Amino acid sequence: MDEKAVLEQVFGQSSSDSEGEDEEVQFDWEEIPGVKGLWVSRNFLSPHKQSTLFSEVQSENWFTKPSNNQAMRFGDLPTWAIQLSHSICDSVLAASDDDQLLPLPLDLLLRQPLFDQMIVNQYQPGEGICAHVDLLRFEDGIAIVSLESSCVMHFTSVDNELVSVPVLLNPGSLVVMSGEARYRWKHEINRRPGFQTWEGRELDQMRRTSVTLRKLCE
Ligand SMILES: O=C(O)CCC(=O)C(=O)O
Ligand SMILES: [Fe+2]
Repeated sequence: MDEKAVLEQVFGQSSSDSEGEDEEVQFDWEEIPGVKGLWVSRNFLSPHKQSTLFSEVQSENWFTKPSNNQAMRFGDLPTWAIQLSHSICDSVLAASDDDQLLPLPLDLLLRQPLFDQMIVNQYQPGEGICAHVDLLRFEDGIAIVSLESSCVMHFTSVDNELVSVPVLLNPGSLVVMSGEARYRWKHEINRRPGFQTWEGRELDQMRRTSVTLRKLCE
C-alpha cells in the first residue's frame, strides 16, 4: 500500500477529496532551500478561512488590550484549534506523492494527537520574537499559521550564525519545521525598522496574529 493509502486508512479521506471549492486544501508546499525540514504553504488558508480563524481567536477574549499579547493552551485545545490541526494534517497529506518528501515526516504526522500545545501571539507593529530554538520539552514537528500582517522570519544556523535565511510569512501561510529546521536553526522575527524587507521593499507593518502548534514530550 502506498503512503497516501496508509494515511487515508488512518485519517479517512482528506477533506480535499470531499468538500467544496472554498474548503479545498491547497497544494502549494515549498521547501525552503538550505534549511532542511523547513516548508511553507503560502495559500494554506483562503481569505475566508483566515477571517473565520481570526474571529475564533478573538472570541476567546484573550486579547482585550494591546498589552495582552500571548495566550497558551496545554492539553485539550479549543475545537477550532483541533480543526486547524486536522487541516494541517490534510494539507501535508495532500503533498504526498510517490517519490516526494513530505513536509512533515510520517511518524510525526501519525502521532496522536498531532498537537497538544498552542501559543497564540498577537504582535503590534514593531514587535517580534528574539532568535531561539523552541524548548526541548516540545517534540519535533512544529507548525505556525500567520494571520493579518506579513512578516519576514529569519532562520539562523546554530552552527554558523552568519548563515541567515529569510522566509516570508504572509497572512494565511503555514510553516512547518522538523529535524534540522527545528533543532539546528534559530528562528526570529525582528520587526525593528530595516529588518522587514522582502524583495527589496520594506513591508508595511500592521498587527500580526500567529498560532503556533506543538506537541509536548511524553
Ligand atoms: O509568532 C510566530 O510566528 C513564532 C512564534 C514562535 O516562534 C514561538 O512561540 O516559539
Ligand atoms: Fe519558536
